[in-house]
Amino acid sequence: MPDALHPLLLRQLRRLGVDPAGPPPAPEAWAQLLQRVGRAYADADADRYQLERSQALASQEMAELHQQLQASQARLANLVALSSDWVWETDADGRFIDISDGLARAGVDPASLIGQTRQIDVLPPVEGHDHAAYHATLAAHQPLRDFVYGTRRSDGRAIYVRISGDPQFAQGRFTGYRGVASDVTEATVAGQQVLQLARFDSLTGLANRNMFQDELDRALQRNAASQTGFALLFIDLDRFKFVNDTLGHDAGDALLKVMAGRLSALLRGADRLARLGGDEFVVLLDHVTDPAALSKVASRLLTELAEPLQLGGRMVQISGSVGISLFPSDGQDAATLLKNADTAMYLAKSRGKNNFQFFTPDLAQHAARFFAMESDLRQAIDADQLVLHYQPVFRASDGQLCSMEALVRWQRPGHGLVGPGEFIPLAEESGLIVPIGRWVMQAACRQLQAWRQAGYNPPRCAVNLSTRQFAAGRLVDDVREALAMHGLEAGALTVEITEGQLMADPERAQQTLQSLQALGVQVAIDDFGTGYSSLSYLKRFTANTLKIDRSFVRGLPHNHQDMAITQAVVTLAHSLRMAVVAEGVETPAQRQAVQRLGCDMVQGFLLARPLEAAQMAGQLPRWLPAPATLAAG
Ligand SMILES: Nc1nc2c(ncn2[C@@H]2O[C@H](COP(=O)(O)O[C@H]3[C@@H](O)[C@H](n4cnc5c(=O)[nH]c(N)nc54)O[C@@H]3COP(=O)(O)O)[C@@H](O)[C@H]2O)c(=O)[nH]1
Repeated sequence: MPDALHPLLLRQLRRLGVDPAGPPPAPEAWAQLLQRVGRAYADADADRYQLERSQALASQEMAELHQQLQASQARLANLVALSSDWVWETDADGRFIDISDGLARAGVDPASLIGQTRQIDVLPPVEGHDHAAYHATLAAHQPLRDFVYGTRRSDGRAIYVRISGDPQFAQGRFTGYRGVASDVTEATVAGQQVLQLARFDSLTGLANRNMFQDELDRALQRNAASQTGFALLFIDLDRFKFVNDTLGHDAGDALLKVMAGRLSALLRGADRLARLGGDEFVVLLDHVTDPAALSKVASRLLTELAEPLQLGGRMVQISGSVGISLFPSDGQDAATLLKNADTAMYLAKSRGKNNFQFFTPDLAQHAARFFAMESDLRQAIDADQLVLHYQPVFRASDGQLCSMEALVRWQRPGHGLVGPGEFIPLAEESGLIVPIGRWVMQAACRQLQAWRQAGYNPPRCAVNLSTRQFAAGRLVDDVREALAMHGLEAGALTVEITEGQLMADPERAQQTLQSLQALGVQVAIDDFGTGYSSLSYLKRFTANTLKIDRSFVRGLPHNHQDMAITQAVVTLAHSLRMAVVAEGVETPAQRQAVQRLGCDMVQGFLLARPLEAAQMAGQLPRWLPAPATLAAG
């Protein structure tokens, strides 16, 4: 019987001293027992109430959580639907089985890709995103993170996509990938443009200096390891600065593009071509060190560059100068190889341009001399080191002095008197010819006036011009200023320009010469017959005088061709109302020949060499009638 009772009731009965198997308790014990049983019921009620209450609360919380979960799922679905990103899922074979609508916002219909595999090889790999590594990750069922690739939309437009995904498994079996993707076309294209700018020349599209430097470093490593060699060809366009100055920067840019195209077209796939800046290009020819082969390549490059081209409606002809250095003989590192190719290129320039030169060790000394000369020449005007010599020009018929040509020389400290042939090409290349030409003009006008004041009246003085002076744009003002400053009329001055220089930019030359002629200045075309000018240009230039180049005069009177050419030039010049000077007359036979052929004036060593101003002053009484006094300015 006690076993059937609840343990709590048994405990209370024991506390009250009641034996459950014995007789009924005393009335007080019975009353106490009832009280305790009543409290136990009340406690049980309270516990049940608490339990029910907490159950109610728990289920309410559960309902709320469920609601929140639903709302959150709805928000996520809504965000995925709104997002430009999309989620995707593939099967074990990489075929899309689900793609969210976000892809449609990137311009691709998600439905069109279902059942298809991802096409990542349509466009070249994006920098830093290796396609082989992508395929390896998938094959190993590894997580995929931020892989970017390019492909094409159905309309052909490129799209770049960034994807991340995780492999999916069911009961340990690989079932495919699930992941997210976004359209990163704008950022990728912008990034590629930045890379392009960092490595390629924006004007020509060729590799730039940075990229070439990398190529060169790689070539050095490769060739050092394989004990083979390579060549660097440093190419500089001749007179590029002149084109820029005369025809403007747009024409200069157009010229660089054409030249870049010509060079690219000539080279093979393995050759590396870059634009280092300005008009400087460089070619790396891997595994080529044979001088004969290199000479062939350099000649072909020069021939291509020298092809005439149309610039701003004008025909222009530009040549190039090429310097060649070889690895390993001319340098073991990139800087030395480039410097030596550059030095060789300068030698090519100083040897008359439009040619190529190989680097040799004594070239470094030559280059040092060249740079020292340029640096000294910059000081020459201020240091008063330039002097003019004057060569008379005589009337052929009676030997009367009718003009004199001012020829510049440089009294270079430590080097004696340097002739113009040595420094005028350098002055033209560096642009120093502009201040030098201005100085020559001033000095010639000053001297002419000084002779006049001394009582002599040499008819006129001629100065040589370079077209670089045309380009500087101040030439006509400079001439006007020099004449005014020394009180000379414009007819006292003749400007001489070589036929070759005229042909470099005929239009600009024509304008400038016409402006000078409008002032009253005389114009002479120098070295005529050597510059391949067409007869129509000759008509347009309307020069006052043609000076027949001494290379034709040299052959007179025995060389029939020279006789014929001289005769033809005289006839042509006279029919265009131009006077003719025969240059470089050295023998009496030549003098007689040019006179017979109708040349109006003669100039040459036979009659007089170029003279210092003081020597000229000493001769003027002989060459000009009735002098008063003599003075050399
Ligand atoms: N832009 C400028 N060019 C100039 C200037 N001064 C001179 N020059 C050009 O330099 C070239 C060489 O000049 P130079 O050494 O003075 O030679 C001149 C004469 O000495 C030479 N000549 C004259 N007669 C004879 C001769 O009978 N035989 C012979 N072998 N040489 C002779 O010819 C030069 C003058 O030639 P040219 O100018 O063609 O009339 C020369 O091209 C000068 O033009 C300058 O200030 N600016």
